[in-house]
Amino acid sequence: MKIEGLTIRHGRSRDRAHGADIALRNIDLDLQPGSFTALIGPSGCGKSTLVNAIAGFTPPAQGRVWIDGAQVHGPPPEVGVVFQQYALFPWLTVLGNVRFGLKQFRLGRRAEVERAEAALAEVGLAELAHRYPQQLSGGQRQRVAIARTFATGPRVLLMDEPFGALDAQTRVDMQELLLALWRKRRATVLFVTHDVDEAILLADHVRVMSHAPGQLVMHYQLTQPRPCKLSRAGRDLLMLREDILGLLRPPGTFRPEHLS
Ligand SMILES: Nc1ncnc2c1ncn2[C@@H]1O[C@H](COP(=O)(O)OP(=O)(O)OP(=O)(O)O)[C@@H](O)[C@H]1O
Repeated sequence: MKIEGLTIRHGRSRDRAHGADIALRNIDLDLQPGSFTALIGPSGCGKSTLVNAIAGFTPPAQGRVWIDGAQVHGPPPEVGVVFQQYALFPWLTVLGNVRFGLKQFRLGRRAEVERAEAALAEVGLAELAHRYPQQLSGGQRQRVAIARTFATGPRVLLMDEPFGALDAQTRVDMQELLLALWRKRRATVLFVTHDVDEAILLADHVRVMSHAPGQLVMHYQLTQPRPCKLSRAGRDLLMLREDILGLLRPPGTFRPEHLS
């Protein structure tokens, strides 16, 4: 997945004169196949905008996005997207929701059901296939969304704060599940998070975005085996964490050392 010189503008023409409509400015990004990249940045810096551009939902004002060497002009079938809000259809069962994602492949009923059931088994939801989304917990709903996406065999998986709404323990379970699926499927993952610890625990690359309009300002490559445990990770990871937190603080923010 490759991005070159991507600029995205939102909104009203009257903002254009002073550039207030620029959400992303001149982004270059090259993700190696099978890599896991966390994207972190302050609220409103343009992370979701970047996800929407890669997914082909938002056209660029300038620049290009390529998936497997083909330029993106609309939603490519090789790209899966998982949002914080699970975006499940309430009128379809769990199985129906996963099957819906497979319709584009015209597999035939039997193959479609088998593939959807296999995906649900992978996320531990085989038993709940005939429930409706409103009969599931938040964590279970997100498992359905992940199964629906992985069932399509995406080459690139975009995840926009997928675990942001979950409680701490469910979040840890989902992180482990995601890493296990990623190892098995080897999709290229771009994972948006607000949480520095989550970025460090999951990713082998961490990209930091500046305050709006978003630009990629730092790239860290991590070599520790995942999931990293901060408690066991030692000084290097803790310093990295401090570094990233420093980049995310707006200029002039209070720091405890100001008191000393
Ligand atoms: N459809 C839209 N029309 C106009 N402006 C938009 C639109 N979508 C986003 N924006 C603006 O673009 C900027 C970037 O928004 P975006 O949602 O990409 O940020 P983000 O980094 O994902 O934020 P958060 O971390 O709070 O979710 C913001 O200033 C936002 O108000």
